[in-house]
Amino acid sequence: MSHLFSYDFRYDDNGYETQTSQKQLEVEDSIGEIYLSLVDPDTMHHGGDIDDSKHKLLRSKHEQFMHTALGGLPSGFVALDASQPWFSLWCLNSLDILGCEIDSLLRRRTIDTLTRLQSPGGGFCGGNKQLPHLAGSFAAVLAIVLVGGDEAYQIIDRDAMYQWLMTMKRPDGSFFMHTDGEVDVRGIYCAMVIASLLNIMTPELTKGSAEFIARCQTCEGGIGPFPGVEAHGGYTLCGLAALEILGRLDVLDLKRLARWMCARQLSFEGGFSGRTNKLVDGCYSYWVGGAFPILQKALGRSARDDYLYDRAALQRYILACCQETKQQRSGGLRDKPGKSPDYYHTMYCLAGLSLSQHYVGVDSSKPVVDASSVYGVPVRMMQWDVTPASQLVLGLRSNVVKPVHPVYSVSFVPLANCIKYFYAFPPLSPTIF
Ligand SMILES: CC(C)=CCC/C(C)=C/CC/C(C)=C/COP(=O)(O)OP(=O)(O)O
Ligand SMILES: [Zn+2]
Repeated sequence: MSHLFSYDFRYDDNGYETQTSQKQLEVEDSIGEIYLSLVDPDTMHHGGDIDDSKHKLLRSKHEQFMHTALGGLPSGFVALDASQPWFSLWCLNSLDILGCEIDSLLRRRTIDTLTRLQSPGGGFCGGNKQLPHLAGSFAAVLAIVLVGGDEAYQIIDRDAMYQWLMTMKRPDGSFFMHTDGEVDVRGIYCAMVIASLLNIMTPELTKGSAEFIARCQTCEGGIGPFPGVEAHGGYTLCGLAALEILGRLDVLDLKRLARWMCARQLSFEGGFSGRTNKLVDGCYSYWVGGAFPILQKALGRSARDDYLYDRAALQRYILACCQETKQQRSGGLRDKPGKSPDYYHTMYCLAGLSLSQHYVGVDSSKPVVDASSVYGVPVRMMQWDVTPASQLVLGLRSNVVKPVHPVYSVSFVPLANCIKYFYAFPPLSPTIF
């Protein structure tokens, strides 16, 4: 597969130079240099075709990057002390997406760490002796899903988690991230992911949340953190994924959303930006890229129609611009050229790469559930599947990674195992609390 390299796709400031337009052109310069180096010289007479056949996912370097981190971080990483469940999720999920086994020592250490971080009143803390936090709890539950097995699942106190989530709930359908903390769409997403996985969804927990998310859709079409605030890729994934769990994608203006999401893919870079007039960043490969399969479902489109973005261009950006270069040799993936790789960007670049390689959609032959019933959640969750015929892998065939669920960002088998375990319990009856 080849792609015409052309400076015609560059940003046009229409003669009004600003700090923002300067930064945009600087980023394009650095990316243009990379893409130009990939042009097949024999095609220069007609502008130049990028030779996409040699892109290589540096698997063993990324694995090494994660394993080194898991072996212990130097003191310079002290800020991550408050993000321990996140660190577990970034590392475990990156390894899993790359197809690596999570060995027994790593399992043991993850279970011990997360056991210590569970608050007696429910929920997980980011670090020792901190307040339980919705984002930390989201990451902890997904890390437990990845580790898998009864011993890991059993550490979660479901009843306490439910009671704590109810104390975070606000009358308008939103959630505090922690006691007296900030309120935004992330809270609803984290709560819905946790509750759907642990089989603790009740009408009380979900009441008003879909309506709150609908109020966060802006005039541009994307979803912002709370009503009246600019749309952003991160919050758009949170809002869309939460609505998919709730079975309420109908509350959005889908045409406006589709237009805003399509505008996130930058024509020269190929990667996504998180909002209007902002720079490309590898992590939006998941935050925006992962929203496309959900949009696709909401619009009633199928694998025959493909996603509404250029999958090859995104993979080119991730493989050519988010991995090591001759100047900067190390494993891990990054935001953009010139930035250092980190654990967060490694996981979200890999999850985005996965979702662009595999067509992930809803299998209509699986039973359809009543969208208004919160108890239809596990069926709705597991209706998602991969259509092998629609796979698109740029570069070497060995670049293919495991498919991930667009709503949960982790692969399908650990999710299915977790659902099997937690849905063997009867659903919570709100009256027992
Ligand atoms: C589950 C959970 C906690 C989800 C979080 C989702 C979320 C909000 C992700 C976005 C993170 C991010 C890169 C923010 C940067 O904002 P910026 O203003 O620095 O970047 P920009 O210039 O790209 O807009
Ligand atoms: Zn980023």
